[in-house]
Amino acid sequence: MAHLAIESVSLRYDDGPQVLGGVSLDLRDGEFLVVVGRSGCGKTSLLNLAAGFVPPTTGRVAVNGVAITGPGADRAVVFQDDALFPWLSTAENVALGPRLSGIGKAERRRIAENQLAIVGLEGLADRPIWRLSGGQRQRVGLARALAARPTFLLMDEPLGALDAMTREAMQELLVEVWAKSGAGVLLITHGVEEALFLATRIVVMAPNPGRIVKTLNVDFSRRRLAGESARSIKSSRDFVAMREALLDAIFEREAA
Ligand SMILES: Nc1ncnc2c1ncn2[C@@H]1O[C@H](COP(=O)(O)OP(=O)(O)OP(=O)(O)O)[C@@H](O)[C@H]1O
Repeated sequence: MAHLAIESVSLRYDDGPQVLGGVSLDLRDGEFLVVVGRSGCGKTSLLNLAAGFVPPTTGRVAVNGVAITGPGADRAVVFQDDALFPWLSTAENVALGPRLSGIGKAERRRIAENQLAIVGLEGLADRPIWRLSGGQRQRVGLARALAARPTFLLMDEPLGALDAMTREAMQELLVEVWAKSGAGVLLITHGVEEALFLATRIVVMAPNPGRIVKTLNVDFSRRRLAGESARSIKSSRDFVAMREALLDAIFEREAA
């Protein structure tokens, strides 16, 4: 079983204040871990550590027991800003990773078409990026991440820029893609409902310094995978109760 471990990590940028203090977090394949917390509590910094973009000041990040020294193909990253290349076609954007690993043109095309089908964009392989909607672009970003067959998928507010309806459709897609891929997902969101709908586990962070203050196990995505609609799940009594509990934890309100 693959295992990404953030071990007693603290982080300071240059001479600045301590951004993270003693954070430990495990992510295993097949898990959907969502990180929530008020602005500035260090969520993005935590994801950047897991991606290998920044080194911890103390502690370590390890994959299967081996400390990481930078980014790796085992950990694909999806950003809020889709970070696609406008001069490349949709298929060429998706197959960027395979291209960098020296895979030939015909095979790259096959990989791109497969991944585009998984995210519901079959038939758009040759479309220029600038002719795609925001939701479609985010799907291309996801297809590109999946094309590398990552063990871990790290996502920083991937749906943050989308309108409410597109966002909900994308949440449903994310649950499907996660279940099919078997990857371990680490996702950051400001959306409390989004966190509850997607996660198998939610960690709540608080600031000064950034740390984990609560962990919740959740399984609403199983209901989605069993065919229930997002609307029905999100309006159910147990979902609404969990939402209030999660908001209490984020804003450190006393539970009633
Ligand atoms: N590259 C950097 N250099 C210096 N300070 C940084 C850097 N990146 C983040 N910080 C600081 O670290 C703290 C945590 O930022 P971070 O972006 O990790 O929090 P966040 O919880 O993701 O915030 P938000 O929800 O607003 O995106 C903030 O005070 C921020 O100003």
